[in-house]
Amino acid sequence: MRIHIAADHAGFDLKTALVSHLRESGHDVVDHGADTYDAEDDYPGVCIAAAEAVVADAGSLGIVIGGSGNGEQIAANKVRGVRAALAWNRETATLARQHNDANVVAIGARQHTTEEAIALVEAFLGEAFSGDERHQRRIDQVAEYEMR
Ligand SMILES: O=C(CO)[C@H](O)[C@H](O)COP(=O)(O)O
Repeated sequence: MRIHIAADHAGFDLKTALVSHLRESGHDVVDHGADTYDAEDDYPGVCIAAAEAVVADAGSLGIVIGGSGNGEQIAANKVRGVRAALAWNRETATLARQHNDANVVAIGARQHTTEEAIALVEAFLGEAFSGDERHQRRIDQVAEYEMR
């Protein structure tokens, strides 16, 4: 699977660990930055770049990482076609796929150990959208609003 990933300084080390881990697992990972650690950098640009890449690349998924993941999720969700979910435990990671068909997961690197965060990402990537009519109906309602 192709995965578009981005992080600011707060998520930089986790991004580095995830890129290695996901590539070793056979995924095609595209790193949208930050390219170097800069304690003063800003998350919107890299998160929006990763989110735009997900929309342009059918079947791909995205990962945006910051200290809390909140701003990263907010930035990604500004991109039309993105459904970004903040995953903070295994259930929110899997429900993001099952119920919301989320195509981007946001992770708060300061909220988890590296191992916990990797497990959240794996839970997200390993789950599929249920396809249940009620969930699709709700997703369509959000999409309809987004297009107005
Ligand atoms: O999580 C984030 C946004 O939601 C950022 O990573 C966080 O706000 C960065 O904080 P600081 O500049 O104090 O290191």
